[in-house]
Amino acid sequence: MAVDPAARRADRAAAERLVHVSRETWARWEALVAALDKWQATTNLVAPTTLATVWTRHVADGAQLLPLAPQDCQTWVDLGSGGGFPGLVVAAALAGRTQVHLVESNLKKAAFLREAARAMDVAVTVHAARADAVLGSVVTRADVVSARALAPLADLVAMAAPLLKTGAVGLFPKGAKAEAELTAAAKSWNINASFHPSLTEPDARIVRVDGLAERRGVE
Ligand SMILES: C[S@@+](CC[C@H](N)C(=O)[O-])C[C@H]1O[C@@H](n2cnc3c(N)ncnc32)[C@H](O)[C@@H]1O
Repeated sequence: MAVDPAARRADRAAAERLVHVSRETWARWEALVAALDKWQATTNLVAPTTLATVWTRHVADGAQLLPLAPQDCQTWVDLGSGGGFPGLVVAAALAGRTQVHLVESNLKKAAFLREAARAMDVAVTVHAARADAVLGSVVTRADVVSARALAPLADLVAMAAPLLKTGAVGLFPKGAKAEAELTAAAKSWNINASFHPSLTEPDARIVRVDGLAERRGVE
């Protein structure tokens, strides 16, 4: 699907108004978008209709998680990273400071994540596996666990529980049904969660989880 260069330029300018990061980070994001454009011809990494607005829909959308993370974040784990959102976006901004793990079960997408990270000159660890095969065994602790468009919140917190129960902050971009998803998740878990407005989508929210424990008496 050919992208209109003028639409792409206008969207990039819109993203620059939303996100303020170093020139080096923008350069790494340029490399990410170039890799995405190359691979998207053969691998469905993002919805084709969102390619013209990749800068706001995907890059700025991922970058808006950064101010919600603890400042001294040493380890960030992104689940179901797909085309690198938000995992590679945050890895570019935190390069040299934070160890970023990307967990992606689709082998082709995991190969993309490795190639894109190389092109961006960003060191990340890509786990080509399901989250349940990695969390609590290969990766046992983190400061942040994120996931976008992977699963409803109840399933997400269950998946991320090994990290959330040991002190990780959860950052989960969600749509207009964020509150209903939290209500459903709270049937099985004691969750300390807060909602944060999305910069990129008016109805969307980011759910930040600051504590998770099993509810007593719940299977
Ligand atoms: C809808 S895509 C979202 C991709 C990306 N996070 C985004 O927002 O653009 C969900 C991704 O999660 C991956 N996935 C699904 N279940 C998974 C699991 N249990 N562990 C790791 N990855 C998973 C899929 O292969 C897919 O790439």
